[in-house]
Parts: sequence; C-alpha cells; structure tokens
Amino acid sequence: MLRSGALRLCAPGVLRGPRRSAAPPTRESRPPPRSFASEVIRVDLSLPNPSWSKDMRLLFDQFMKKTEDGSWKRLPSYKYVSPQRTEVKTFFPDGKPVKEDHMPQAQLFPRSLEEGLGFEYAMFHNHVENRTVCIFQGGPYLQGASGFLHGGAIATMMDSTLGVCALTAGGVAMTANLNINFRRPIPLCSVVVINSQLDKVEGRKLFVSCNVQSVDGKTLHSKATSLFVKLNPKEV
Ligand SMILES: CCCCCCCCCC(=O)SCCNC(=O)CCNC(=O)[C@H](O)C(C)(C)COP(=O)(O)OP(=O)(O)OC[C@H]1O[C@@H](n2cnc3c(N)ncnc32)[C@H](O)[C@@H]1OP(=O)(O)O
Repeated sequence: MLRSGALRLCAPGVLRGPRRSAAPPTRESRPPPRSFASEVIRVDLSLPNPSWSKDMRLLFDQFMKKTEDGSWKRLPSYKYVSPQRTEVKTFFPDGKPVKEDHMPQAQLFPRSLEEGLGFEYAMFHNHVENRTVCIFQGGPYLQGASGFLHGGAIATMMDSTLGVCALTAGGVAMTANLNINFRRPIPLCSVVVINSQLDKVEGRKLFVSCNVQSVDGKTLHSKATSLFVKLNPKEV
C-alpha cells in the first residue's frame, strides 16, 4: 500500500483536491506486489499515478504532445523484464542467468519499490535522432546524503536510460562501462530530465552519453558517458 507520508512529500496537492483531468491515460493504482495474474504483469508503470508531482505531470504532458506527430514515442514499462512471462533467452553459455520462471519474485530493479517511494519515471524515444529522454522523480526511499538522492539511484536511472537508448538502436546489449560525474545533488522528490543519445557505433560497441538536468534546465546535476556492448551474436 502507498504510504500517505510519501505521497504528501512528493505530490503535495494530491491529498487536498481532485486530480487534474488530463488527456493522457493514467495509472490509478498499482496492483498488489508479487501477484502474477496476467493483467498484473501487463500494467504499464510509466503512466501517471497520484504520487507524481505537478512538475512530473507537466513534463509528461509536454512529451505526450511530442508523440502526436510520430517523432517521439512513449516507451511502456513493466515490472517484469518479460511481461509475457515467456522464457528469456540465455546469452551466456558460461554464466547462466536464473530463469524468471524459476524465480517468480524477479522483477526490474527500478520498478521494484512501491508507488511514489522509489523510482517514478517515464521514457520517450526519438528514433530519428537516436535519443531517449527519461523524466524521473526519485522518492524518499532513494535517499543518500540527507534530503538528496543516493548516487546509486541516480546511476540506476542513468544506466537504464542509456540502456534503453542503446538497446533501441542496437538490440540486446549490456553496460560494459559507465562514467558518471555528479555535479549537483538532486533533492528527494524533485523531478529531473535525463537526456541520452547514441554518439557512435563501432561494430558491437555502442557509445552513449547523457546528462541529468533540472526541469528548468538551469542546473546540470550529472553527466555520463557509457559503452554498451552488443551480446556476441554467436551466443544469441
Ligand atoms: C528501465 C529499463 C531498463 C532496460 C535497460 C537496462 C539497462 C541496464 C543494463 C545493465 O545494467 S547490464 C548489467 C551490468 N553489466 C554487466 O553485467 C556486463 C558484464 N560484462 C559482460 O558481460 C561482458 O564484459 C560484455 C558482454 C559487456 C562484453 O563481453 P564480450 O565477451 O561480449 O565482448 P568482448 O570482451 O569481446 O569485447 C567486445 C569489444 O568491447 C570492448 N570492451 C568490452 N568491455 C569493455 C570495457 N569495459 N571498456 C572498454 N571496452 C570494452 C572490447 O575491448 C572489444 O573491443 P574491440 O571489438 O574493439 O576489440
């Protein structure tokens, strides 16, 4: 269940008045955790929910407008890596992953915390420009230094955004290298924009970079460069 303290902290207006009626679809509430009914598995968690702050909603609406001419696409996001719960291919002959079927608790790390308490985000991708943008509101369970987001939480969302950018352009790939400069701390429950782009492709190597900025674009919180390597086609 959502804790009202977290809700108040991240979305102060939510408990006082009715929700805005906005055009994009909304996610009213999340299903109970660890339930594997098919409808639960397919809940798209990148849609607005009551824990989203006004900034988060405004940004989401702005990006939804950009999807209208087809240049940008909103990327749905699920708790499970394989929402159909089909068998995941094994890419590594020497280091076999645990199959999700054998570990039903397995779920995508950034989607593993309760609504409003952890990672709230939505991603949009531009196929022509090979760019992925993530709007991200980090909740109170992601605290590092007092009142600010943990560096690991920031790195998680940067890696995820860079990963989506690389995967969308190149197919199945993993992070081989991630270099982050943390320039300014991110207050808990604030909203930031992660802008990522594919810079270069060399064979199986996908070079991507990103920055993390405040909503008004005035504060550069973090920057990163990263290398993703497409998994060896012989092993796929
Ligand atoms: C919210 C939605 C989220 C969806 C996206 C999720 C994104 C999250 C992604 C992750 O977090 S993945 C988890 C963290 N990453 C790993 O656990 C990867 C561990 N490393 C590996 O499995 C292998 O090292 C890897 C698959 C990356 C590469 O191994 P390979 O055997 O396929 O490649 P190889 O070692 O032959 O290297 C291929 C090329 O990459 C280069 N390379 C590999 N690792 C490098 C490295 N670390 N730094 C620089 N170059 C590197 C290597 O030199 C070579 O260059 P050349 O082709 O020019 O010779």
